[in-house]
Amino acid sequence: MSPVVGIVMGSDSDWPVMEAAAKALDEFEIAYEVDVVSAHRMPREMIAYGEQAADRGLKVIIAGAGGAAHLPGMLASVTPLPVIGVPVPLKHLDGMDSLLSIVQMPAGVPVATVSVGGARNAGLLAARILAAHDEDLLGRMREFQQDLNDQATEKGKRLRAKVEGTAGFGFNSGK
Ligand SMILES: Nc1c(C(=O)O)ncn1[C@@H]1O[C@H](COP(=O)(O)O)[C@@H](O)[C@H]1O
Repeated sequence: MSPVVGIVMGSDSDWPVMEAAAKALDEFEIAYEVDVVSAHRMPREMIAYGEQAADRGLKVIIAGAGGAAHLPGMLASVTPLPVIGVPVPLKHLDGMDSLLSIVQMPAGVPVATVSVGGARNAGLLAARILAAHDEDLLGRMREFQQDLNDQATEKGKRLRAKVEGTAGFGFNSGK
């Protein structure tokens, strides 16, 4: 299967965070590619990646970077594809620098920014974007959401069982 999602990051040091996006796509059997593409360190290659992504068959780009994270926004400036930005937390500033670099895009150049370190949600958001035009994937996303619902309900049951005597006020109580 040729990749439909491009997962790129400013450095291989981002992989421990970005791997969660790949795992989420694996769960939905969505084909992806991974690469290091840095706006700062390899600007020409970064522009080429963004310019060619749609013609190569990619549908969504997930871009993660730490610190002064210009990669997601720069990619969004040269591709018509949706770009999801993942702020990668580094040693200093806890990812706030990266978050603010990615989230405050000027009007006209959107980047869908997830939480600091939120690569799993980036993968799931990519899956939802693809599911909008794929009935089978849409069905699997609904099942995934039902699983989440069931797990949360279970957690409530377990908590109520543990905290005896306070089980009466939760909206799940009585189930
Ligand atoms: N923010 C960017 C960009 C960019 O935005 O183009 N390129 C690399 N980086 C970030 O630099 C951090 C340190 O990289 P190294 O670990 O290679 O020194 C990484 O988090 C990377 O995403």
